[in-house]
Amino acid sequence: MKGLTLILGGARSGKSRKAEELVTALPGPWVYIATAQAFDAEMQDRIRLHQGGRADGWVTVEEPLDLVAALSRANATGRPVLVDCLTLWLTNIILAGREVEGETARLLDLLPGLTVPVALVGNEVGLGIVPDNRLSRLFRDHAGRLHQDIARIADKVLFMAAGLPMQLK
Ligand SMILES: Nc1nc2c(ncn2[C@@H]2O[C@H](COP(=O)(O)OP(=O)(O)OP(=O)(O)O)[C@@H](O)[C@H]2O)c(=O)[nH]1
Repeated sequence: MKGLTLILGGARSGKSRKAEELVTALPGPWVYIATAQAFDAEMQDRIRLHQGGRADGWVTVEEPLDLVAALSRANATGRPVLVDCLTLWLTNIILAGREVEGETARLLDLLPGLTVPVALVGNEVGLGIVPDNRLSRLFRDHAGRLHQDIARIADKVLFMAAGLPMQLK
């Protein structure tokens, strides 16, 4: 893996595992930027499982909001980076009342200048029926636009389904 890789897929499509596989194929240590926040016991369990299953050599950074700052700091270490995931970051931005366009523009400005290999994971949330509430529709549109914008500048884009990668770019 070199440059910027975007890995999309539905829930439990194997996207996180694929991203870890790509990053750990490079010499470690590696930086894992987690954007998830544990709001309930179920999420706490999920996170604990992820942490327990991660190989030695990962340095975990938990950053729900300031992804640009976390990526800049990780870039300065010279270590390959995995961001899991863009979708929760976007959710956190919206829930925090931050301006989505401004935050995503800052991310899109930063990405092309990064010098370390970066894998970004995102949930493909646009394949189901149209959500019946406005916030969910807005969220789906923001996520779709963000994925398009990142895909445009990415070196490689994968779509995961049933644990298998489809190479889109
Ligand atoms: N805060 C925090 N979150 C973590 C950590 N490790 C993993 N996560 C989060 O766990 C989430 C991914 O877990 P799952 O929900 O099991 O993955 P999924 O998207 O359903 O499934 P896959 O498509 O198989 O990846 C990501 O959003 C990560 O941010 C950690 O150490 N700290």
